[in-house]
Amino acid sequence: MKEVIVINDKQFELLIEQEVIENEIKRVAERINKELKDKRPLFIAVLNGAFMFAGELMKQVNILSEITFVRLASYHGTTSTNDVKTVLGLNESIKGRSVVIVEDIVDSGNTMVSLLEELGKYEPEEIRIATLLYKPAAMKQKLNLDYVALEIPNDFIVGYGLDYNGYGRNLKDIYKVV
Ligand SMILES: O=P(O)(O)OC[C@H]1O[C@H](OP(=O)(O)OP(=O)(O)O)[C@H](O)[C@@H]1O
Ligand code: HPA
Repeated sequence: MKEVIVINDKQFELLIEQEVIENEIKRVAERINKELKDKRPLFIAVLNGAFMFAGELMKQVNILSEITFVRLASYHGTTSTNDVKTVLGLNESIKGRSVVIVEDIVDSGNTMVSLLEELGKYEPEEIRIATLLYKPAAMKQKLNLDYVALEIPNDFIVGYGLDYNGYGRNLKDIYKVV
């Protein structure tokens, strides 16, 4: 029987194990190492959800690069909304730079579209997207996702940085709602 965990009113079952997740992150990092070798990229990780992905990714990135963390808020409970807020905490200048957005998940794509719009205002040379998870069936936007570690079905998930009402971010595997 599959392991089931309970967070508040919901039950979750194992979807993807840590080993699989981290192999896919390694694969993404290897591509970044090749493709951005001489670009001195600035990774911009989006808190809170991306903290675990960003940590693992950066252990595997071996090119000269920087990382910074920003915050936005847009998602409550288990449904996506369009109410994306502004980018907080970006102190670095990104003008003329190669930027890689580091996200835990692209679900409807609404957050990513707002983020691209916001960051685009500061005239970076290029913006690439690295996301741990992508739900193709939930996508409402046209987006070019440069680096996707894992494609997942359209289920609500927790773990590896992702939460249900604030809980579950610390789980080392990814779980889906039952
Ligand atoms: O593609 P979308 O439907 O827009 O959903 C994706 C966004 O939702 C989550 O953020 P959330 O606002 O939950 O913040 P968190 O990272 O602090 O959990 C996630 O980290 C993405 O930023
Ligand atoms: O499936 C999800 N789980 C947790 N947070 C999320 N933010 C967007 N989609 C999700």
